[in-house]
Amino acid sequence: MMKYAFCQQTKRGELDSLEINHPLFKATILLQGAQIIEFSPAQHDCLNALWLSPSAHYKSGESVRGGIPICWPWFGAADKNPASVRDNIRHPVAHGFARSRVWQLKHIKESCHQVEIVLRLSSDADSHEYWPYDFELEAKFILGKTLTLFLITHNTDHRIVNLTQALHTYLPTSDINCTYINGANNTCYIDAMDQWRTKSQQGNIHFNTETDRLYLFNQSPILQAFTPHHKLTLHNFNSRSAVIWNPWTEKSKRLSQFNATDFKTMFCIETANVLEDSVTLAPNTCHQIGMQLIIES
Ligand SMILES: O=P(O)(O)OC[C@H]1O[C@@H](O)[C@H](O)[C@@H](O)[C@@H]1O
Repeated sequence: MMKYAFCQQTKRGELDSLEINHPLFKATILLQGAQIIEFSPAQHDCLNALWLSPSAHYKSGESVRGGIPICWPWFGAADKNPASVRDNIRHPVAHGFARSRVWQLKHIKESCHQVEIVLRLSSDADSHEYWPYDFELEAKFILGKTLTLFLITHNTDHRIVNLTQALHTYLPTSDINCTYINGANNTCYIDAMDQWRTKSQQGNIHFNTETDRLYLFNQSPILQAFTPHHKLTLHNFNSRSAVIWNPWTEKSKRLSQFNATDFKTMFCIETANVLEDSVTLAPNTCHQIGMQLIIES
């Protein structure tokens, strides 16, 4: 790797990582999965604005529990996807294969205001074992006072491609019981905890039981999470669906890289294209989903 003022390539366990030490923030991005696991703005005492499991392990081929895993080219369980997506999945791993593949560094641009990093994943014989299409995928991180991530899918196949996806953001809280999300009042959601029934959200989203919901919006929403110490604002781009998740007491016991009480200190807001918000891409076209995370005390 070339020499950069703020970025250096190192290792976390078995995984190659980029560590960025910038006057405005510290960050760590794993090349596996193009997964950012730490973003610590200097103006917020260098605390990680992303939740990262205390029992995370850094093993080849296993997505790390925390940060922002990229779920692509399908979200969740293959069989819960629209037929146009589901019918083309050859090997149904949860949340697709992109999160456990090693991405290539495409470029780094540094300035005193921000660092832009682009990682790339291309189709090959191995990806065709999961999914039959040719593609070029780019994850573009723009890091400064805030964290912005774009995921750009280029359809380089000769066929139309259908996909679902999510930027699966894990966020920290000091107390899940005193945490809520604003921005979904009066919207419909599918409740995966109640036989995938459609329901209507009234008021803020609170956490007091296992929560696994797919929200559908008329336009890309702005969602704000209020925790005892922070306000975390998520701007979403080209995404009219969002998944809200907390495993609560029982599921926590079964999750990998997760302690039984970790559910008290985390929750997920996932910027998504799921259900009827799935993506259809003609040959030689591209789609860009994105999110920006703003942290305030
Ligand atoms: O354990 P995984 O594969 O990372 O998935 C974690 C969770 O991810 C969420 O997006 C899903 O809605 C949950 O159902 C799932 O349990």
